[in-house]
Amino acid sequence: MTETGLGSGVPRSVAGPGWAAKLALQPWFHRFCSRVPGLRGIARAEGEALFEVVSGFVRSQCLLALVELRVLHRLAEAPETTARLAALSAVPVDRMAVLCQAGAALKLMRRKGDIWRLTPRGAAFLTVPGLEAMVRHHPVLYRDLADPAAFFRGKTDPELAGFWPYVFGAGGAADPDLAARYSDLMADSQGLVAEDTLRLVDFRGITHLMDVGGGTGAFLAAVGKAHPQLTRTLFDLPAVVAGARARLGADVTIIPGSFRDDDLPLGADAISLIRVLYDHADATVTALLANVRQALPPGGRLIISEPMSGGARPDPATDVYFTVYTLAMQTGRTRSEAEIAGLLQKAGFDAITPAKSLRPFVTTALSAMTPAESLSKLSN
Ligand SMILES: C[S@@+](CC[C@H](N)C(=O)[O-])C[C@H]1O[C@@H](n2cnc3c(N)ncnc32)[C@H](O)[C@@H]1O
Repeated sequence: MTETGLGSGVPRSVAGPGWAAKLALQPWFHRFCSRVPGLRGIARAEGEALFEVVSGFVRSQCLLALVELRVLHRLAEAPETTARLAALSAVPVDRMAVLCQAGAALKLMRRKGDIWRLTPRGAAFLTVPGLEAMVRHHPVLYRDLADPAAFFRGKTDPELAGFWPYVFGAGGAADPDLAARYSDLMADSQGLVAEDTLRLVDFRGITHLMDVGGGTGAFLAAVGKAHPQLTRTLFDLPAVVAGARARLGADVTIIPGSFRDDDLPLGADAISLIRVLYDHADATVTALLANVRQALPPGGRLIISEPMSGGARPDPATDVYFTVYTLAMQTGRTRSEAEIAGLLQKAGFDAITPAKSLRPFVTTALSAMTPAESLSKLSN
Protein backbone atom coordinates (compact mmCIF):
# COMPACT_ATOMS: atom_id res chain seq x y z
CA MET A 1 0.00 0.00 0.00
CA THR A 2 1.38 3.46 -0.77
CA GLU A 3 0.57 7.10 -0.09
CA THR A 4 1.95 10.24 -1.66
CA GLY A 5 5.03 11.39 0.27
CA LEU A 6 4.79 15.03 1.36
CA GLY A 7 6.75 17.40 -0.78
CA SER A 8 8.46 14.89 -3.09
CA GLY A 9 5.31 13.81 -4.94
CA VAL A 10 6.75 10.27 -4.88
CA PRO A 11 4.44 7.55 -3.48
CA ARG A 12 5.70 6.38 -0.09
CA SER A 13 5.33 2.95 1.45
CA VAL A 14 2.92 2.95 4.41
CA ALA A 15 3.88 -0.43 5.79
CA GLY A 16 7.56 0.33 6.56
CA PRO A 17 10.23 -2.35 7.01
CA GLY A 18 9.38 -5.85 8.26
CA TRP A 19 9.88 -6.78 11.94
CA ALA A 20 13.33 -8.30 11.46
CA ALA A 21 14.63 -5.24 9.62
CA LYS A 22 13.00 -2.97 12.26
CA LEU A 23 14.90 -4.81 14.98
CA ALA A 24 18.13 -4.65 12.98
CA LEU A 25 17.70 -0.87 12.69
CA GLN A 26 18.14 -0.62 16.50
CA PRO A 27 21.78 -0.32 17.66
CA TRP A 28 20.88 -1.97 21.02
CA PHE A 29 19.79 -5.09 19.11
CA HIS A 30 23.29 -5.54 17.64
CA ARG A 31 24.83 -5.14 21.10
CA PHE A 32 22.36 -7.73 22.43
CA CYS A 33 23.14 -10.22 19.63
CA SER A 34 26.88 -9.88 20.18
CA ARG A 35 26.38 -11.06 23.81
CA VAL A 36 24.04 -14.01 23.27
CA PRO A 37 25.64 -17.33 22.28
CA GLY A 38 23.99 -18.65 19.08
CA LEU A 39 22.89 -15.19 18.01
CA ARG A 40 26.52 -14.12 18.18
CA GLY A 41 27.51 -16.54 15.40
CA ILE A 42 24.63 -15.41 13.17
CA ALA A 43 25.50 -11.76 13.76
CA ARG A 44 29.14 -12.37 12.92
CA ALA A 45 28.29 -14.22 9.69
CA GLU A 46 25.89 -11.43 8.72
CA GLY A 47 28.61 -8.86 9.47
CA GLU A 48 31.09 -10.73 7.27
CA ALA A 49 28.57 -11.01 4.44
CA LEU A 50 27.81 -7.31 4.71
CA PHE A 51 31.49 -6.40 4.61
CA GLU A 52 31.92 -8.53 1.49
CA VAL A 53 29.30 -6.33 -0.14
CA VAL A 54 31.02 -3.17 1.11
CA SER A 55 34.46 -4.23 -0.11
CA GLY A 56 33.59 -5.98 -3.40
CA PHE A 57 34.97 -3.26 -5.65
CA VAL A 58 38.33 -3.16 -3.84
CA ARG A 59 38.63 -6.95 -4.02
CA SER A 60 37.96 -6.86 -7.72
CA GLN A 61 40.51 -4.09 -8.28
CA CYS A 62 43.17 -6.03 -6.33
CA LEU A 63 42.51 -8.95 -8.66
CA LEU A 64 42.91 -6.65 -11.66
CA ALA A 65 46.22 -5.37 -10.25
CA LEU A 66 47.45 -8.95 -9.73
CA VAL A 67 46.55 -9.66 -13.37
CA GLU A 68 47.96 -6.48 -14.88
CA LEU A 69 51.20 -6.77 -12.90
CA ARG A 70 51.37 -10.46 -13.88
CA VAL A 71 51.89 -11.55 -10.27
CA LEU A 72 49.71 -14.67 -10.63
CA HIS A 73 51.27 -15.51 -14.00
CA ARG A 74 54.76 -15.33 -12.47
CA LEU A 75 53.73 -17.55 -9.57
CA ALA A 76 52.35 -20.05 -12.07
CA GLU A 77 55.90 -20.39 -13.36
CA ALA A 78 57.76 -20.45 -10.03
CA PRO A 79 57.48 -19.42 -6.37
CA GLU A 80 58.82 -15.90 -5.76
CA THR A 81 59.71 -13.53 -2.94
CA THR A 82 57.92 -10.21 -2.45
CA ALA A 83 61.12 -8.42 -3.39
CA ARG A 84 61.43 -10.25 -6.74
CA LEU A 85 57.75 -9.80 -7.56
CA ALA A 86 58.16 -6.10 -6.77
CA ALA A 87 61.24 -5.75 -8.96
CA LEU A 88 59.70 -7.68 -11.85
CA SER A 89 56.56 -5.52 -11.76
CA ALA A 90 58.26 -2.17 -11.09
CA VAL A 91 56.25 -1.72 -7.88
CA PRO A 92 57.81 -0.51 -4.58
CA VAL A 93 58.40 -3.50 -2.27
CA ASP A 94 56.18 -2.19 0.53
CA ARG A 95 53.27 -1.77 -1.90
CA MET A 96 53.82 -5.17 -3.46
CA ALA A 97 53.68 -6.62 0.07
CA VAL A 98 50.22 -5.07 0.51
CA LEU A 99 49.02 -6.45 -2.83
CA CYS A 100 50.39 -9.94 -2.11
CA GLN A 101 48.75 -9.94 1.31
CA ALA A 102 45.44 -9.02 -0.39
CA GLY A 103 45.99 -11.79 -2.94
CA ALA A 104 46.53 -14.22 -0.06
CA ALA A 105 43.37 -13.01 1.70
CA LEU A 106 41.50 -13.70 -1.54
CA LYS A 107 43.08 -17.18 -1.49
CA LEU A 108 44.70 -16.68 -4.88
CA MET A 109 48.23 -17.11 -3.48
CA ARG A 110 49.81 -18.13 -0.17
CA ARG A 111 53.04 -17.45 1.67
CA LYS A 112 55.43 -19.85 3.32
CA GLY A 113 58.29 -18.03 4.99
CA ASP A 114 59.44 -15.45 2.50
CA ILE A 115 58.12 -17.27 -0.56
CA TRP A 116 54.80 -16.78 -2.38
CA ARG A 117 53.11 -19.65 -4.21
CA LEU A 118 50.00 -19.93 -6.37
CA THR A 119 46.98 -21.62 -4.72
CA PRO A 120 44.55 -23.92 -6.59
CA ARG A 121 42.10 -20.98 -6.74
CA GLY A 122 44.76 -18.75 -8.30
CA ALA A 123 45.60 -21.51 -10.76
CA ALA A 124 41.90 -21.96 -11.60
CA PHE A 125 41.61 -18.25 -12.26
CA LEU A 126 44.40 -18.42 -14.83
CA THR A 127 43.09 -21.62 -16.38
CA VAL A 128 39.33 -21.06 -16.68
CA PRO A 129 38.95 -19.77 -20.23
CA GLY A 130 37.65 -16.23 -20.50
CA LEU A 131 38.00 -15.25 -16.85
CA GLU A 132 41.21 -13.28 -17.24
CA ALA A 133 39.89 -11.55 -20.38
CA MET A 134 36.73 -10.63 -18.47
CA VAL A 135 38.73 -9.08 -15.62
CA ARG A 136 41.00 -7.18 -18.03
CA HIS A 137 37.87 -5.76 -19.64
CA HIS A 138 36.45 -4.50 -16.31
CA PRO A 139 37.94 -0.98 -16.42
CA VAL A 140 35.38 -0.06 -19.11
CA LEU A 141 32.50 -1.26 -16.93
CA TYR A 142 33.94 0.35 -13.80
CA ARG A 143 34.35 3.71 -15.56
CA ASP A 144 30.67 3.50 -16.46
CA LEU A 145 29.84 2.85 -12.81
CA ALA A 146 32.04 5.63 -11.39
CA ASP A 147 28.91 7.64 -10.53
CA PRO A 148 26.49 4.81 -9.78
CA ALA A 149 23.56 7.04 -8.79
CA ALA A 150 23.80 8.92 -12.10
CA PHE A 151 24.21 5.58 -13.89
CA PHE A 152 21.00 4.18 -12.39
CA ARG A 153 19.20 7.45 -13.11
CA GLY A 154 20.16 6.92 -16.75
CA LYS A 155 22.12 10.18 -16.73
CA THR A 156 25.43 8.78 -18.01
CA ASP A 157 26.61 7.83 -21.45
CA PRO A 158 28.10 4.34 -20.84
CA GLU A 159 31.26 3.53 -22.75
CA LEU A 160 30.44 -0.19 -22.66
CA ALA A 161 27.79 0.14 -25.35
CA GLY A 162 30.60 1.08 -27.78
CA PHE A 163 32.32 -2.23 -27.05
CA TRP A 164 29.23 -4.05 -28.40
CA PRO A 165 28.47 -1.94 -31.47
CA TYR A 166 25.59 -4.18 -32.68
CA VAL A 167 23.44 -2.84 -29.85
CA PHE A 168 22.95 0.22 -32.08
CA GLY A 169 21.71 -1.94 -34.96
CA ALA A 170 23.40 -4.40 -37.26
CA GLY A 171 24.97 -1.54 -39.27
CA GLY A 172 26.87 -0.42 -36.14
CA ALA A 173 28.84 -3.66 -36.20
CA ALA A 174 30.34 -3.44 -39.67
CA ASP A 175 33.90 -2.73 -38.48
CA PRO A 176 35.84 -6.05 -38.61
CA ASP A 177 38.33 -4.92 -35.91
CA LEU A 178 35.58 -4.07 -33.43
CA ALA A 179 33.79 -7.32 -34.32
CA ALA A 180 37.00 -9.31 -33.76
CA ARG A 181 37.53 -7.63 -30.36
CA TYR A 182 34.14 -8.60 -28.95
CA SER A 183 34.06 -11.97 -30.74
CA ASP A 184 37.38 -12.96 -29.13
CA LEU A 185 36.04 -12.11 -25.67
CA MET A 186 32.92 -14.20 -26.29
CA ALA A 187 34.80 -17.11 -27.85
CA ASP A 188 37.21 -17.20 -24.87
CA SER A 189 34.36 -17.56 -22.39
CA GLN A 190 32.26 -19.87 -24.58
CA GLY A 191 33.98 -23.06 -23.34
CA LEU A 192 32.16 -23.19 -20.00
CA VAL A 193 28.87 -22.02 -21.51
CA ALA A 194 29.00 -24.72 -24.16
CA GLU A 195 29.97 -27.35 -21.60
CA ASP A 196 26.99 -26.53 -19.36
CA THR A 197 24.54 -26.07 -22.24
CA LEU A 198 25.47 -29.43 -23.71
CA ARG A 199 24.91 -31.08 -20.34
CA LEU A 200 21.59 -29.32 -19.69
CA VAL A 201 19.89 -29.62 -23.07
CA ASP A 202 18.65 -32.83 -24.64
CA PHE A 203 19.85 -32.88 -28.26
CA ARG A 204 18.08 -36.16 -29.09
CA GLY A 205 15.86 -35.85 -32.16
CA ILE A 206 17.71 -32.83 -33.57
CA THR A 207 19.25 -33.36 -37.01
CA HIS A 208 20.22 -29.82 -38.05
CA LEU A 209 21.15 -27.04 -35.61
CA MET A 210 21.49 -23.39 -36.65
CA ASP A 211 23.30 -21.22 -34.07
CA VAL A 212 21.96 -17.68 -34.52
CA GLY A 213 24.28 -14.95 -33.20
CA GLY A 214 26.82 -17.74 -32.93
CA GLY A 215 29.86 -15.45 -33.14
CA THR A 216 32.90 -17.15 -34.61
CA GLY A 217 31.47 -20.62 -34.05
CA ALA A 218 32.87 -21.69 -30.67
CA PHE A 219 29.53 -23.17 -29.55
CA LEU A 220 29.03 -25.03 -32.84
CA ALA A 221 32.55 -26.40 -32.61
CA ALA A 222 31.71 -27.84 -29.16
CA VAL A 223 28.38 -29.20 -30.47
CA GLY A 224 30.25 -30.88 -33.34
CA LYS A 225 32.51 -32.70 -30.88
CA ALA A 226 29.60 -33.85 -28.69
CA HIS A 227 27.18 -34.69 -31.53
CA PRO A 228 29.22 -35.31 -34.69
CA GLN A 229 26.17 -36.53 -36.62
CA LEU A 230 24.44 -33.11 -36.48
CA THR A 231 24.30 -30.82 -39.51
CA ARG A 232 25.41 -27.36 -38.32
CA THR A 233 24.82 -23.84 -39.61
CA LEU A 234 26.25 -20.60 -38.21
CA PHE A 235 24.37 -17.33 -38.65
CA ASP A 236 25.85 -14.00 -37.51
CA LEU A 237 26.71 -10.56 -38.84
CA PRO A 238 29.00 -10.46 -41.91
CA ALA A 239 31.86 -8.75 -40.01
CA VAL A 240 31.74 -11.50 -37.38
CA VAL A 241 31.43 -14.67 -39.46
CA ALA A 242 34.46 -13.55 -41.44
CA GLY A 243 36.50 -14.94 -38.50
CA ALA A 244 34.58 -18.22 -38.21
CA ARG A 245 36.00 -20.35 -41.02
CA ALA A 246 39.34 -20.78 -39.28
CA ARG A 247 37.59 -22.38 -36.28
CA LEU A 248 34.99 -24.44 -38.13
CA GLY A 249 35.49 -27.28 -40.55
CA ALA A 250 34.13 -27.14 -44.08
CA ASP A 251 31.16 -29.24 -42.93
CA VAL A 252 29.61 -26.22 -41.15
CA THR A 253 27.56 -23.87 -43.33
CA ILE A 254 28.24 -20.22 -42.53
CA ILE A 255 25.54 -17.71 -43.42
CA PRO A 256 26.18 -13.99 -42.94
CA GLY A 257 23.17 -11.82 -42.18
CA SER A 258 21.28 -9.82 -39.59
CA PHE A 259 18.37 -11.26 -37.65
CA ARG A 260 17.05 -7.69 -37.33
CA ASP A 261 16.87 -7.11 -41.06
CA ASP A 262 16.75 -10.52 -42.77
CA ASP A 263 14.50 -13.58 -42.53
CA LEU A 264 16.47 -16.38 -40.89
CA PRO A 265 17.38 -19.15 -43.35
CA LEU A 266 15.10 -22.21 -43.43
CA GLY A 267 16.26 -25.80 -43.12
CA ALA A 268 17.28 -26.34 -39.49
CA ASP A 269 15.02 -28.28 -37.11
CA ALA A 270 16.62 -26.56 -34.11
CA ILE A 271 17.91 -23.03 -33.51
CA SER A 272 20.14 -21.96 -30.63
CA LEU A 273 20.44 -18.47 -29.19
CA ILE A 274 23.44 -18.56 -26.90
CA ARG A 275 24.00 -15.31 -24.94
CA VAL A 276 22.02 -13.40 -27.55
CA LEU A 277 18.73 -12.33 -25.95
CA TYR A 278 20.31 -10.52 -22.99
CA ASP A 279 22.00 -8.06 -25.35
CA HIS A 280 18.71 -6.69 -26.61
CA ALA A 281 15.57 -4.78 -25.63
CA ASP A 282 12.21 -6.57 -25.49
CA ALA A 283 11.10 -5.23 -28.89
CA THR A 284 14.20 -6.66 -30.63
CA VAL A 285 13.84 -9.97 -28.78
CA THR A 286 10.15 -10.21 -29.69
CA ALA A 287 10.96 -9.66 -33.37
CA LEU A 288 13.86 -12.15 -33.19
CA LEU A 289 11.68 -14.86 -31.62
CA ALA A 290 9.05 -14.32 -34.34
CA ASN A 291 11.83 -14.65 -36.94
CA VAL A 292 13.05 -17.87 -35.27
CA ARG A 293 9.53 -19.30 -35.16
CA GLN A 294 9.09 -18.66 -38.89
CA ALA A 295 12.38 -20.34 -39.70
CA LEU A 296 11.64 -23.52 -37.74
CA PRO A 297 9.41 -26.36 -38.98
CA PRO A 298 6.42 -27.53 -36.90
CA GLY A 299 7.78 -29.25 -33.80
CA GLY A 300 11.12 -27.46 -34.25
CA ARG A 301 13.26 -26.78 -31.19
CA LEU A 302 14.58 -23.49 -29.82
CA ILE A 303 17.45 -23.59 -27.33
CA ILE A 304 18.20 -20.50 -25.25
CA SER A 305 21.24 -20.38 -23.01
CA GLU A 306 22.56 -17.33 -21.15
CA PRO A 307 22.96 -16.02 -17.60
CA MET A 308 19.46 -15.35 -16.26
CA SER A 309 18.16 -13.26 -13.39
CA GLY A 310 16.98 -15.17 -10.34
CA GLY A 311 13.65 -13.32 -10.64
CA ALA A 312 11.72 -13.75 -7.38
CA ARG A 313 14.89 -15.25 -5.82
CA PRO A 314 17.58 -12.69 -6.72
CA ASP A 315 20.91 -14.29 -7.50
CA PRO A 316 24.10 -12.54 -6.36
CA ALA A 317 25.98 -13.39 -9.55
CA THR A 318 23.43 -12.67 -12.22
CA ASP A 319 21.32 -10.01 -10.49
CA VAL A 320 24.34 -7.88 -9.63
CA TYR A 321 26.96 -8.53 -12.29
CA PHE A 322 25.05 -9.43 -15.44
CA THR A 323 22.01 -7.20 -14.89
CA VAL A 324 24.25 -4.17 -14.36
CA TYR A 325 26.56 -5.15 -17.23
CA THR A 326 23.67 -5.50 -19.69
CA LEU A 327 22.17 -2.25 -18.41
CA ALA A 328 25.46 -0.51 -19.21
CA MET A 329 25.18 -1.89 -22.74
CA GLN A 330 22.08 0.32 -22.94
CA THR A 331 19.89 -2.06 -24.92
CA GLY A 332 20.56 -5.17 -22.84
CA ARG A 333 18.54 -6.87 -20.13
CA THR A 334 19.31 -9.92 -18.03
CA ARG A 335 15.90 -11.59 -17.91
CA SER A 336 14.58 -14.22 -15.56
CA GLU A 337 13.38 -17.61 -16.75
CA ALA A 338 9.78 -16.40 -16.25
CA GLU A 339 10.37 -13.29 -18.39
CA ILE A 340 11.93 -15.32 -21.20
CA ALA A 341 9.16 -17.91 -20.97
CA GLY A 342 6.60 -15.08 -21.24
CA LEU A 343 8.25 -13.76 -24.41
CA LEU A 344 8.37 -17.30 -25.84
CA GLN A 345 4.69 -17.82 -25.10
CA LYS A 346 3.79 -14.53 -26.78
CA ALA A 347 5.80 -15.59 -29.82
CA GLY A 348 3.72 -18.78 -30.00
CA PHE A 349 6.22 -21.34 -28.68
CA ASP A 350 5.02 -24.45 -26.85
CA ALA A 351 6.57 -27.03 -24.55
CA ILE A 352 8.67 -24.44 -22.73
CA THR A 353 10.88 -26.49 -20.42
CA PRO A 354 11.77 -25.07 -17.00
CA ALA A 355 15.19 -23.44 -16.95
CA LYS A 356 18.06 -25.53 -15.69
CA SER A 357 21.45 -24.39 -14.48
CA LEU A 358 24.59 -26.00 -13.12
CA ARG A 359 26.27 -22.65 -12.47
CA PRO A 360 23.97 -19.61 -12.82
CA PHE A 361 27.04 -17.35 -13.20
CA VAL A 362 27.99 -19.36 -16.31
CA THR A 363 24.62 -19.95 -17.92
CA THR A 364 21.05 -21.17 -17.57
CA ALA A 365 19.33 -23.09 -20.36
CA LEU A 366 15.75 -23.17 -21.51
CA SER A 367 14.17 -24.82 -24.53
CA ALA A 368 10.85 -24.57 -26.33
CA MET A 369 9.17 -25.94 -29.43
CA THR A 370 7.14 -24.60 -32.29
CA PRO A 371 3.65 -26.11 -32.05
CA ALA A 372 3.57 -29.28 -34.11
CA GLU A 373 -0.18 -29.45 -34.66
CA SER A 374 -1.42 -25.95 -35.20
CA LEU A 375 1.31 -25.16 -37.70
CA SER A 376 0.82 -28.36 -39.66
CA LYS A 377 -2.92 -27.57 -39.73
CA LEU A 378 -2.13 -24.11 -41.06
CA SER A 379 0.12 -25.52 -43.74
CA ASN A 380 -2.51 -28.07 -44.86
C1 LIG B 1 27.15 -11.75 -26.78
S1 LIG B 1 27.58 -12.33 -28.34
C2 LIG B 1 27.37 -14.09 -28.18
C3 LIG B 1 28.15 -14.88 -29.18
C4 LIG B 1 28.04 -16.40 -28.99
N1 LIG B 1 26.68 -16.86 -29.16
C5 LIG B 1 28.56 -16.80 -27.63
O1 LIG B 1 27.79 -17.09 -26.73
O2 LIG B 1 29.80 -16.79 -27.49
C6 LIG B 1 26.19 -11.91 -29.32
C7 LIG B 1 26.31 -12.28 -30.77
O3 LIG B 1 25.13 -11.84 -31.46
C8 LIG B 1 25.52 -11.34 -32.70
N2 LIG B 1 24.51 -10.39 -33.21
C9 LIG B 1 24.16 -9.20 -32.68
N3 LIG B 1 23.26 -8.59 -33.46
C10 LIG B 1 23.03 -9.43 -34.49
C11 LIG B 1 22.18 -9.37 -35.64
N4 LIG B 1 21.43 -8.31 -35.85
N5 LIG B 1 22.19 -10.42 -36.49
C12 LIG B 1 22.99 -11.50 -36.28
N6 LIG B 1 23.80 -11.61 -35.22
C13 LIG B 1 23.83 -10.58 -34.34
C14 LIG B 1 26.83 -10.63 -32.41
O4 LIG B 1 27.59 -10.39 -33.57
C15 LIG B 1 27.48 -11.62 -31.45
O5 LIG B 1 28.24 -12.57 -32.12
